[in-house]
Amino acid sequence: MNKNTKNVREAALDVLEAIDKHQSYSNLLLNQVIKKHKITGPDTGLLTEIVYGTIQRKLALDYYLRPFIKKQPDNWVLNLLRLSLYQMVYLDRVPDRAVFYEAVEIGKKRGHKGIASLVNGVLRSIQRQGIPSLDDIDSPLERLSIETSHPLWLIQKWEAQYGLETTRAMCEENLLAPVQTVRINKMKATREEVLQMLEAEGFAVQPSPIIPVAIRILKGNAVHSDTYRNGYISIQDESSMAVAFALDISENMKVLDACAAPGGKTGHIAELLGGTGLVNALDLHPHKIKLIKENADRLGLNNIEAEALDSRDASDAFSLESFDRVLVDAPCSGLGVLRRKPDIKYSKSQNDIEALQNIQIKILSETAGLVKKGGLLVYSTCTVDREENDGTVNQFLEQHPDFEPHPLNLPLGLSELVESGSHTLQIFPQDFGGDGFFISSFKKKES
Ligand SMILES: C[S@@+](CC[C@H](N)C(=O)[O-])C[C@H]1O[C@@H](n2cnc3c(N)ncnc32)[C@H](O)[C@@H]1O
Repeated sequence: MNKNTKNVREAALDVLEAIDKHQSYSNLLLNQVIKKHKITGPDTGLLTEIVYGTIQRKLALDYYLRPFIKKQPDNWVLNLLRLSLYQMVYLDRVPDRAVFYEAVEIGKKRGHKGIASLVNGVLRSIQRQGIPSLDDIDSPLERLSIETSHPLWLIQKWEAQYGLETTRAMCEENLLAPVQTVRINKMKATREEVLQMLEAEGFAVQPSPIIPVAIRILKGNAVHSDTYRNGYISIQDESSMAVAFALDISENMKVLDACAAPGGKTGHIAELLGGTGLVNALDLHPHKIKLIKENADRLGLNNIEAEALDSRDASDAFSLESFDRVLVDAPCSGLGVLRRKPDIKYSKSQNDIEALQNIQIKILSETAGLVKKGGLLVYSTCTVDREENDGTVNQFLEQHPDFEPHPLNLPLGLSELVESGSHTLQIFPQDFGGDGFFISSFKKKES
């Protein structure tokens, strides 16, 4: 066994504990722990798999553990049991004896002999008796909740919004790891040229059938490539790439990106402008502006100006009707990206959704005044929640009779998903393996 394997399980426990304590995002914490413990090579993959898998499957793991735990243990012990059981149930390549050994060692090191023996006892009993059957759960929604580890309130909400079949497909897809996709920087090279560069660097790649500037990375992490470092590509999900197309950009336009950090869509807009015009990129958080600037520098884009500003006050900084296009890629619940940030499904509540909708409407209302007559306002989110999507859009249109729904301009690869002439599109993760995203478009009336 690799001498670092123990560190991997301990590091996994650290990440799970930190997520519970600080309510921080799993992807950020995981990167911090990988750096801190200098975890490299295949251990990075195992750590990522254990952390994400344990969070993804938390409700199922708790259901399986419940009959074997007499008294609620400390949180760290519960997390140790969860991550150990995750390996036993879902990771074929890890032998049970290795799982028992590591769990007992961690139990001793972090607690005492009694904890080690409790952990050992629970895991060995489950190995002997098998995990409890889900057939004992009568209600189909409760069963789906446990089976796919999504809180019941979310399952109930989605079932009411989209029906059981779509909800099931979405929940199952949310358990799978997404394929990495990259956007080519068309200012520097064609997709064919970038495919060749990545292949020459040893990546298994495929052109996206959905987005003309996208490439799917079937093996490897493109963030470690020279192609990335030299600004030929950006790491971006295909659904997210669709948003900039909806802006229907042409050269020399002035574009406001009202919620821009870390700058994924800002870069795409600047590329679609072909280096002409200007993108004003705003974000509420000053520390995130650095990310937009670094991104623009790496991509060699000079038509981006980034500044920290609350978009709800945008008209203090910009003249009314001064932008051809405005993008509001709004703060949202993120329920479309649960494959990447699985902890969100347990941390968000209905109250959060209501508060977010409030902010979304305020940002839209403020930035609407900055759109030129005949110009477009595009609203997007990475959620599948109807209140934040159609709900926000309908409220905005009711309150702003100077805007009208505008048919979405999208790449042909998405045409099957969007009703002809429609001004909104809801993308589900199960549609083509992209993130759950919502895109809508409005035009400011000429008079
Ligand atoms: C969905 S993310 C944007 C992602 C970005 N458009 C991209 O493609 O990389 C939403 C962003 O809105 C920012 N934000 C939240 N409230 C804001 C506000 N009132 N004004 C400006 N930005 C805000 C957040 O800091 C966050 O970076």
